[in-house]
Amino acid sequence: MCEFLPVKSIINILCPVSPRPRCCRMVLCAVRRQLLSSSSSSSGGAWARLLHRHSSGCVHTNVHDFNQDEIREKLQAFPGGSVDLLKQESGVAVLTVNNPSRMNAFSGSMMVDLEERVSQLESWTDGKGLIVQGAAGTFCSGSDLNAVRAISNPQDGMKMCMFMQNALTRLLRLPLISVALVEGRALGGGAELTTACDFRLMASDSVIQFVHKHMGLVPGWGGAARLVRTVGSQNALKLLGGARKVDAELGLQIGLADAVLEVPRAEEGAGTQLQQAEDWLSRYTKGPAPVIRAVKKVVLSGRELPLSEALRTEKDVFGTVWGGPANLHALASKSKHR
Ligand SMILES: CCC(=O)SCCNC(=O)CCNC(=O)[C@H](O)C(C)(C)COP(=O)(O)OP(=O)(O)OC[C@H]1O[C@@H](n2cnc3c(N)ncnc32)[C@H](O)[C@@H]1OP(=O)(O)O
Repeated sequence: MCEFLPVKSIINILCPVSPRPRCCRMVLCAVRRQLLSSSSSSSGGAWARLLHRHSSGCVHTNVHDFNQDEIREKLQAFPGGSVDLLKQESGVAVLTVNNPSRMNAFSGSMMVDLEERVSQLESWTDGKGLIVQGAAGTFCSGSDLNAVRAISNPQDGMKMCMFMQNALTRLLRLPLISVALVEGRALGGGAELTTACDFRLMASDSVIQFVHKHMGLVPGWGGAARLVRTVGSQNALKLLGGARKVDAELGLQIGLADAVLEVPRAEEGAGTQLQQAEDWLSRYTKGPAPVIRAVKKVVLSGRELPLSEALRTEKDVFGTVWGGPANLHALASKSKHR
């Protein structure tokens, strides 16, 4: 129970009345102390527990009737395309959604591929950054409508939804600074995928559109929850309620896009959009991997955890870099920050 609920919520469940009787307050104080000490004494504290949840399948592991292996097997029955991973010496990996004949729509086997690639990235200890892109100049047109039609019964739809929520939650929680490189269209689940990255870079002619309403749906891959955190509830309501097309200009205006990429013009020597994305990301991934990964961890815990847990995690992560090679080197070189 304590692994999934903040201590405050547990206390409220144990005694919901307010003001609490004195005898109740004393017992609850003891419970609170016990919960807090058990959560901070485990190896690595809150971050370790957060990671443990990831590696064990994260958000839906305890849901009745959710069996990862069973849903993996079902999804494999809808093949086509692939999700490819290129880990580079620079510490920046490129993840490519690759199904160009269907505008990079996610087949069932690609969902399984995605989860496997995320597992590979979780164990890539030298990694610092990640670029998520679509093949052949377009991002992703969401789930493969052929597969959707075939698994339109509610039970299988829910399982697919939980499988993708897990995969995308783990993607966002990677200790890598991630960027979605949006070229062409990011529709439906493709739009949701962009929100599972820390940043979004949009090509000047690209569009992100949560088309779910037109499909009689709402996002189910965690895209609505992440969208609200990125652009606020007012903007999220407009984008979802109106299935509104977000071009690069609107994207910048509402904070969905972090930068707009130039259309590459060979004669002017502008790099490809992937090159531009790598250049953009390099300002955040320059430096030693342990420090970059620590930056992502403290920001992630600040974003996801209640303040008291986030502060504890920050302390734990601080302990991993304090007195480390990069810290000692900086101290020895008497660096100035002019
Ligand atoms: C999680 C919830 C979801 O994601 S629900 C899925 C939401 N996505 C959609 O509804 C996208 C539907 N597709 C479209 O609107 C258009 O195909 C878009 C992407 C705008 C591209 O248009 P256009 O440039 O004219 O190309 P096109 O329609 O000829 O498409 C090329 C081929 O790709 C296919 N395609 C496209 N999207 C999907 C998809 N999501 N699932 C399966 N197939 C898809 C098209 O059917 C077309 O195939 P074909 O050449 O006719 O065999």
